[in-house]
Amino acid sequence: MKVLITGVTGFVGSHLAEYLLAKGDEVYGTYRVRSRMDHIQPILSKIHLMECELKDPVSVQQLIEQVKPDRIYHLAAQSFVPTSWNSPQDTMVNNIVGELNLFEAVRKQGLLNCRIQIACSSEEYGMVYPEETPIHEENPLRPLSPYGVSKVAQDLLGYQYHESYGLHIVRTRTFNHEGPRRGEAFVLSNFAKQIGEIEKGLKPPVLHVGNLDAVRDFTDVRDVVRAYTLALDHGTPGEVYNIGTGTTWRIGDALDELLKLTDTKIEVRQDPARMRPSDVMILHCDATRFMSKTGWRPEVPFHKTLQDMLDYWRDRV
Ligand SMILES: C[C@H]1O[C@H](OP(=O)(O)OP(=O)(O)OC[C@H]2O[C@@H](n3cnc4c(=O)[nH]c(N)nc43)[C@H](O)[C@@H]2O)[C@@H](O)[C@@H](O)C1=O
Repeated sequence: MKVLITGVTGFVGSHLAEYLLAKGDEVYGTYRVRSRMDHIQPILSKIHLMECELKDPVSVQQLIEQVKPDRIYHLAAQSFVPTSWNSPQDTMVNNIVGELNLFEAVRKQGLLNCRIQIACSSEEYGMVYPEETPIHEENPLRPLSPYGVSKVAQDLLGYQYHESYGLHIVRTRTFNHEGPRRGEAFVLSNFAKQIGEIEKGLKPPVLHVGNLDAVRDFTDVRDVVRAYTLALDHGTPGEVYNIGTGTTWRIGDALDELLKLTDTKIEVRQDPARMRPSDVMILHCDATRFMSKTGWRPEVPFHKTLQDMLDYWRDRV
């Protein structure tokens, strides 16, 4: 099968490419001139890399015309929530216009059999009241960041292009995911990197943190990429599915688990610069719909995710 991954050079994209190669798929992936290639270095010779600027409709149309994929995993996005306050317009254009260009290109090529997964997010739920957890797909969307708003738009655009033009689009609202290669800005990867640096004496034994009271549902990235392929194997076109484990961690408690993996004595200190204008306090997933439809279950234990992330950073700092 001919598969296209937008954002193949990224955290999830690189894991997905490895998974699909192992299944025997022919993998195409988009990159931009400034993309870092280190995540996909080991598989560079096995995939077809296509330069594409998703914000440019001409670039996307040429890509789709050339590849004519059977499946598209649309992962490319500006995905860091704090950046979306700094540059909200850039987040909107990257995430919304990029997807719009992709759908238009597929539509204009008449690829009605091409199955498209779009990476939506639990951030769309935003403000969630305690009695609304665990969160199911019918929960109101009350995004609390420009990023969350951009993902609501991506999500609804997916619904609309399915309804209006019959494109085979499956929307996945994935809760937090972590694992080796996770960008250093994201919470657990950031903490793991700081521990690695402290262990090597590269920085004083003080670990800087933001809001430790937020609660998140963490899935390992390797379970997430398996979920994405199942979404296209078995998901109903036009439908939306939550993906997460159903187990939550207070960020402070997850940090304590990470700290148990080091012998170094570390002080934890709050850094006001790491606090957000508004933080989503609880994201607890109800993935019943997705599990019943696809049979997916998370397999990688949280402690393995933490250990693998810490080892990843220990090798790199
Ligand atoms: C599903 C969703 O998941 C991710 O969004 P996120 O939840 O904002 O992820 P994060 O890792 O930046 O923060 C998680 C929580 O941890 C708190 N926190 C405390 N201390 C630090 C800290 O020092 N750094 C960071 N980054 N966060 C901190 C922070 O305030 C927040 O409450 C993205 O993949 C996004 O693309 C996405 O779709």
